[in-house]
Amino acid sequence: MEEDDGSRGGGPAGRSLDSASAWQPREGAFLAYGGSRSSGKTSLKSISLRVIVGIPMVARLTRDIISTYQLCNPNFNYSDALNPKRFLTNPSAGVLNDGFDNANSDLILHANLVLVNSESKQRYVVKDMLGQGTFGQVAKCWVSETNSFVAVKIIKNQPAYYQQALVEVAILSKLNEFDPDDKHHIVRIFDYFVFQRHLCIAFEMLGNNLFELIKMNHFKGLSLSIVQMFSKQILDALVVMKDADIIHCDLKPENILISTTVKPTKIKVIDFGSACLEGRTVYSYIQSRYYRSPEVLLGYQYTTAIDMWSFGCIVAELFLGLPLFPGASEYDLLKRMMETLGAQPPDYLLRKAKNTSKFFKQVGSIYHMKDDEACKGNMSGYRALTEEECEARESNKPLIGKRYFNYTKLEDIVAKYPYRKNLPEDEVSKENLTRLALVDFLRGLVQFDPEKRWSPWQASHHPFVTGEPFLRPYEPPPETPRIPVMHTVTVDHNPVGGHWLAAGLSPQVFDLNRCVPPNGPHIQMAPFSVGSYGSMGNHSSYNDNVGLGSSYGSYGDVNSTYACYPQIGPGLNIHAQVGGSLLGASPDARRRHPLSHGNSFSVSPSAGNIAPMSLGVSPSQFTPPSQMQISTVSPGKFGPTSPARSSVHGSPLGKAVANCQYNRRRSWGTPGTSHIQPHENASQQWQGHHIDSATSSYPDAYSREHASLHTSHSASNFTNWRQQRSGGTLLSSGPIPTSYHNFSTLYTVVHNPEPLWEKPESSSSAPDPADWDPNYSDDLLLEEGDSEVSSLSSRLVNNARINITSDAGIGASAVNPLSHGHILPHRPSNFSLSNQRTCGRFPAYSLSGGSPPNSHDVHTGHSWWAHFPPNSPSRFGQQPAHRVDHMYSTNLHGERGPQTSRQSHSHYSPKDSHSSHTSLLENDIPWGRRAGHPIPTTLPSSHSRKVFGHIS
Ligand SMILES: Nc1ncnc2c1ncn2[C@@H]1O[C@H](COP(=O)(O)OP(=O)(O)OP(=O)(O)O)[C@@H](O)[C@H]1O
Repeated sequence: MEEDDGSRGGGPAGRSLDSASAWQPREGAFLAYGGSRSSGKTSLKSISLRVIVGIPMVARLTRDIISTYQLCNPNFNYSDALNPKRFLTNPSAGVLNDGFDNANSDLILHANLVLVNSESKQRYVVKDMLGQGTFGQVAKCWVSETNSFVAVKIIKNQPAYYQQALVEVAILSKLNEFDPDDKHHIVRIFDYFVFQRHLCIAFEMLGNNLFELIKMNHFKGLSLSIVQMFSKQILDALVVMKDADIIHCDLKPENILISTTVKPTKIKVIDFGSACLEGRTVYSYIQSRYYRSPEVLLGYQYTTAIDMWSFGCIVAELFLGLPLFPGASEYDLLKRMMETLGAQPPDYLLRKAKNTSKFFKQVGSIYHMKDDEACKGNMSGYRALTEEECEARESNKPLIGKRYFNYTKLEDIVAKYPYRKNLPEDEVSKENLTRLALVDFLRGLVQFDPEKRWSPWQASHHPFVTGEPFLRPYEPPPETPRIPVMHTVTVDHNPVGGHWLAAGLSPQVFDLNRCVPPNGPHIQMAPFSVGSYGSMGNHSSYNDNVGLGSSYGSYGDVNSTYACYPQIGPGLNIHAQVGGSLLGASPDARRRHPLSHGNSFSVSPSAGNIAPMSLGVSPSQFTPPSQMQISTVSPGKFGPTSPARSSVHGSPLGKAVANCQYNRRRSWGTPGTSHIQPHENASQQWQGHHIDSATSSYPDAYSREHASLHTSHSASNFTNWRQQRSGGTLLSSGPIPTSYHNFSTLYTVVHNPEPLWEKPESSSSAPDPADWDPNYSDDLLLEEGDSEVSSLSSRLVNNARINITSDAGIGASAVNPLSHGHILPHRPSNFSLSNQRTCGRFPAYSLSGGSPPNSHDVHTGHSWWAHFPPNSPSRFGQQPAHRVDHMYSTNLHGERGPQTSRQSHSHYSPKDSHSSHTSLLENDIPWGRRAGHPIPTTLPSSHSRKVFGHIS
């Protein structure tokens, strides 16, 4: 290196600025970065700086460690098989199915286990556990062909679950058909197959659910714009479901997942494991309790309207951060509904419902009553039982949950919900108007009378959803008849089959294991064949000519053209029918006829073919008792997500098993007291069981499951409730106050809100003030409009970055060759009509075997499930389960995704929430609300969800 003699102006003294700037490194020595030696001069413009990120030492030392070892010792031979297994399933002792299954009939999963679709040869490499539910486990799996993850649900090796899971496959396939472009917020199904005698269903990979989102927001409501956005998307899914005549039956925040791979943020409805066809309802015990509709609670025939009720509850919960009707028992649930809505179920419904006498007393003439009046309780022939009457009737004190809102009426609850801190004046009046719209919206959804409850399409035109100014109470446009469906869900000639037969579903679901490929930049599903359902022989329904006993199908008629496809699934035939004459019939139109009171199914399109709604609890509510040994062997298993799931009707076995239920919702998050699922009927059975103290996912004041083993009737809580409730011990004593559903009253309420959120209950379980006090503020939190992206947001974004990027298909070699067809609902939506289909023919399905198929016999047509009647004992019980959040995890290349931070924050502390980050969804809408409410910067740990108690 030559020394600088100062002659070029580089000397320390006497240099002019000009000469300094003219300095150039000499050839052969230094060269400005990006400079060109040939030119001799480097223009600043030509310099493009590059940041070189060093590879961490640990990565450098370990990345090629095998080759490094081999360099050191050429005889070194690495074998995967020698690695210790990282088990994901708990318990991991193989005691069933030749050691492949644990005592709960769950396939024992470990990291890097490869699930193989034996037909398509598609491989799914298990990487992590996403969650566990009633039906089995959901694993995060890697698909190397597409360089992407999928979620694979591995169903328990039990016939009842297998059957019901096939229903889920069938229903979801149908819905995906209805939504070929993946625009309607319903999870995509990619594949299904049997592996080691377990039915496996591959879904698109999604992220956190809405409950988790609310929890991350410390159970504070989300901003109205987010509530609006999510409402719109859920409604979109509900419109499709209604058009497909599908009732989800378990709509709740946990079953709505955020898709992290797309922008703007999208949510998707999952878990069609309890779904059924309208008019083919089978189970009377459905829906998670907080979201359970009055007609289901009362044992009345139900329709897609029950999902609208649940939807209303979800919308309210998104706004409030807490469930609208957190009933600790069905009695409590009904009581809350009636108080909040200021009404009661209409008399026509009470007259016919199976369970009316459990909750109501006849006090006058129940006929010739104008139902409008009766609904308001003014002239009803029924009066709700008092708590004492209920206790006398049931020989059990009904469980009564705590109050979380200091107001009773819906209008008050919404109007007086605390405002976001520092909300400018003009924003307050804007928000007031939106709240008015919200109340009006909710009123149309949580409407006692299912006939008057708005349909998804009607609701989707409400100003709250459309964003139009809300000027007056919304009058929904009448539903228009739809152009008929052209295919249906139907069933092969197997009258002794499981409940799907009664549900109008075919075990012969179509060829999903054709591995329909994702076809978008993110995973999207190619349209499925229209031929997913159909019938063989005279089994079509919506056909007045078909008798009750012989009809399992729908939308068909005697003139239907039958088209059958080759059998290709796991023992599943596919039958499709193209209904010639059915094109002239609109099931929807028929469905929309006013239901005759008390006999609503009489107007069903398949009048006469409706299976009675009598089978009790769906498999999703119960766990087969056999081999399950739930109570003690499975500390790692947890109770169901929803309170409803532990509420076991109709089966002593179910009740017994219910003792082992834990609330998954309470199983992760902030420390608290463990709560076992309450049970409406079996609450006493909780007594005497031990439960560990563990974590709770709700603030104490919002005990989603109030009835823990040892705290369900804690003196403080009980007294507290007694102090708070209005009207003494009557569920509804005396005439029910007139509904608030009056625009001017509502307007007054909304525009004269009390200053702040009322003081929380003074119980030992009072929440952290940060949870409730709108003025509680960490200034760094939840400032809407802040430019910083929240931890959640950045995770969403990060996740999007590291996640599925390929648009190649999964198992593209096995693309479903069948053509598509969709119904054309008469809607201003994006439906398209196509009636093309190609079809093959199935061989008839044989009845043989008595156990679930294995991967070898699955295509040979052993319909072993036919031996399990709908009420198979295997349904009486419920598998305790838990869910694990694995939204953020490492990717396959060892890059640490957001999971790193999640893990590192596994011990969730409220302090974590004192972050300076703003919470934004990907589309830059702040998802949090009310600045005073701290948001955890981390996702709650999956660990804290897991360990929360056991029964000794
Ligand atoms: N597509 C998906 N992407 C990511 N996670 C998923 C997906 N599907 C399911 N999960 C996770 O697995 C859990 C269980 O899934 P799912 O609700 O379908 O099972 P289930 O057995 O029907 O549950 P439940 O007991 O509520 O009926 C979900 O809560 C969710 O955490």
